[in-house]
Amino acid sequence: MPVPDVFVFNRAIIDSTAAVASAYKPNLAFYEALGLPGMEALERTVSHIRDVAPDAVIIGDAKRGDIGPSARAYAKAMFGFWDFDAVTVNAWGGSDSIEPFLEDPTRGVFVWCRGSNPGSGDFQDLLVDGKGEGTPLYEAMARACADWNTSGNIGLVVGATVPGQLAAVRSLCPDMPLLIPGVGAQGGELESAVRAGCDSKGRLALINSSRGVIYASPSADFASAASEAASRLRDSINHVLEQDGLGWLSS
Ligand SMILES: O=c1ccn([C@@H]2O[C@H](COP(=O)(O)O)[C@@H](O)[C@H]2O)c(=O)[nH]1
Repeated sequence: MPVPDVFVFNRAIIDSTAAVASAYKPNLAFYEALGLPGMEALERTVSHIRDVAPDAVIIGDAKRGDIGPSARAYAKAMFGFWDFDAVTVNAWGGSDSIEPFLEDPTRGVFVWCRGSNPGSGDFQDLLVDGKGEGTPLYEAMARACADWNTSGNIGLVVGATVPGQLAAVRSLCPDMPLLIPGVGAQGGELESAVRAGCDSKGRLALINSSRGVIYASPSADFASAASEAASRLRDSINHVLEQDGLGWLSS
């Protein structure tokens, strides 16, 4: 897609989903890959979301992670420059590598905990404590994040494609928001993601579908198809919650 068309495409998607979407999660990789015009498209996209969907949470998906001074510059970019409400980070570098992101308690920080991709278990499922049965690394990450969460602004990214791990993280972190990618194009099952990922009240799970919504149709009707896909996703989530007596209408 020619770069100037990226914002035009995004604008149509945002306009058609604004009434349905609770959050937008631009992934910075796709904009950085376009160079400076990509940065401009992202800036206009964020600004358009603020205009037409002022209550939507904007999550800058960049999975930044580095030693302290570099992490501080990343945090400044993500919150000071881009003004995202929340970001994704990679906490492989430990507590000090995410500290700069946590300083403003009004901004959310989703730590990548257990991925949705096929190789995510290569390291994240390794047993790390060496005692008895061991603790999978992703569980150690979830426990550490619960300890670091003194300002209440940490959430975890856990894939919908791994409902067992998702349920384990939910039970370790009953009060933490979970960002759950992997339904739609990656084939994760929605019903199990809702049941495993929501808290006991049917809340605190942000279920993400990107390609499943924005590329719902390859044709000129792409915006209305996106609106329908987003509405279907919302209705399907609510249907599972209603079945379990946890829906908005039941509570
Ligand atoms: O484990 C992870 C972590 C991040 N993602 C990101 O979420 C979206 C998913 O896009 P779909 O098109 O719905 O598959 C994408 O930005 C990924 O980078 C993830 O999928 N899994």
